[in-house]
Amino acid sequence: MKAVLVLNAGSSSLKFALFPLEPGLAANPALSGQIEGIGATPELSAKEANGTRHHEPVVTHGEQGEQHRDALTHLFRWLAAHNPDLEIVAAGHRVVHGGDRYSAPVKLSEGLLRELDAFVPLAPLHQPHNLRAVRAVSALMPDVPQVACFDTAFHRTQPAVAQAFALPRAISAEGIKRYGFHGLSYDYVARKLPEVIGDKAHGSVVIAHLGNGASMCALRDGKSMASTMGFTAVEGLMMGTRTGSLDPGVMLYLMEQKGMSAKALTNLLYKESGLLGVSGISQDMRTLLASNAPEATEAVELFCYRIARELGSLAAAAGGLDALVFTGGIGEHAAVVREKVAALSGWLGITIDSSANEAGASRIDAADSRVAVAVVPTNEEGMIARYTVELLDL
Ligand SMILES: Nc1ncnc2c1ncn2[C@@H]1O[C@H](COP(=O)(O)OP(=O)(O)O)[C@@H](O)[C@H]1O
Ligand SMILES: CC(=O)OP(=O)(O)O
Ligand SMILES: [Mg+2]
Repeated sequence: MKAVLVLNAGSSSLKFALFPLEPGLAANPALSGQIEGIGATPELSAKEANGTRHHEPVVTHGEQGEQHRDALTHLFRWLAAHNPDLEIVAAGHRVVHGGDRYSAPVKLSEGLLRELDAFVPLAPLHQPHNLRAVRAVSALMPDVPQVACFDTAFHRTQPAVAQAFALPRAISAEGIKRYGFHGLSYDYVARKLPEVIGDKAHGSVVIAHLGNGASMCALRDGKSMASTMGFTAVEGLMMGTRTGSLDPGVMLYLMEQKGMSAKALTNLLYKESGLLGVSGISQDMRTLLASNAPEATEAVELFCYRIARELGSLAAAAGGLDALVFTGGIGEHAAVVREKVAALSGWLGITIDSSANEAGASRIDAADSRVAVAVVPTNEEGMIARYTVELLDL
C-alpha cells in the first residue's frame, strides 16, 4: 500500500495517520493513532479504518530529542510490521508557525528547517516538537519528501488592520504582529461548511475551535478576517492550561513586584492557567463537567463567557453573523458548553434547539434562529494529507 504519513507532533504526544494514496485521496485514514506520554511512560494506541484497535508500550531513551526520535523509530517499525506492503511516499507535518512568509504549505528542506527554527520562541509548546519530527523522518527515511503545513497560513488573508498591534512602527516592522493559529482546522471546516449550512457558508461566519488549545476565527466567504489568537498561541480564549488574553499590566506587576522570571511567567501563561488554573482540578473539560466542585463550575463558566465575548468582537470583524460553528474536542462533544455560549449570545440572533444540541446533530439552531449554528468535526490530519498530495502532485 502506497500511503501518505501525516504527523502532528506535540510536546509529549505524536499523532499520526496513514492515508492510502488513492485517486481522490480517502477522507478517512487507513490507520490513525498517537504515541502519548513521551517523556514519561509512552504508549502507542491506534485504530484501523475497520475499527480494530491496538495498544502497546513504547520504550524510549535519553534526552527529550532522543525520546521523540525513539518514539518515531518505534512507530515506523510498528507500521511496517502491521502493513507488510506499506510504502510511505510522503510525510505531511503540522508545523504551527510559518511566520509572515508562508500562506500555503511548502516542501521541506534543510534551509527551510533553519528558517522555521527562528519561530521556536514564538510557539514554544508546538514548534520545537513539530520540527524535531521532521528531522527524525529525514534521518530515518532520507528519500521521503516532506511537506510543512502551517497553522498560521490560513490567516494570511486577514486585512492588515486585523493583524496589527498598536506598537511603534519599528517594532511592528520586525514581524511583531498577529498571526493566528489553528488554520488547518479552519480551512477544513470552512471547506466542509457549505454541505452543512448551504449559502450561509459564504457569508459572515465565526468558527470556534475548542480543543486543548482554543481559538476562534471570523470568516467572510470562507476566508479568514480575524482571529482570537495573535503573535503566539496564548492570546484570546481561555484554554486547557493557557490564560488567553491577559492585561499585560498583570505580567509587569508579577515581574516587577513579585520578581517573577521570564521562564516562570512562560510557565504561568502556558502551563498553569486556563481551565487547570481556575479550577485547581484539571485541564480536561470532561473532568470539570463531571465535577460538583464550585471551582470546576467557575472554570467552565469563565471559559464560556470568554467565548461569548469574543463572538461579539469577531462578528464585528466579519461584518455581521450568519453562522456560528463549533469544532475541536470540546466544541464537538460538550453540549453544555455550546448551550451556555448560545444562552449568552441571544442578542446576536442565536437560538439553539436543545434536543438537537444534546443529540449531537450537525445543525443545532432552532427554527426561529436568525443565525445558523452548526457542529462540524475537524480533521486536521485529513487536511494535511490533502495539502501534501496536492503540493507534491502525487
Ligand atoms: N465527550 C466530551 N465531553 C466534553 N469534553 C470533551 C469530550 N471529549 C473530549 N473533550 C474535551 O476536548 C478537549 C481536547 O480537545 P482536542 O481537540 O482533542 O485536543 P487537542 O488540542 O489536544 O487536539 C479536552 O478538554 C477534552 O476534555
Ligand atoms: C496552536 C495551538 O494552540 O494548537 P493546539 O490546540 O494543538 O495546542
Ligand atoms: Mg488541537
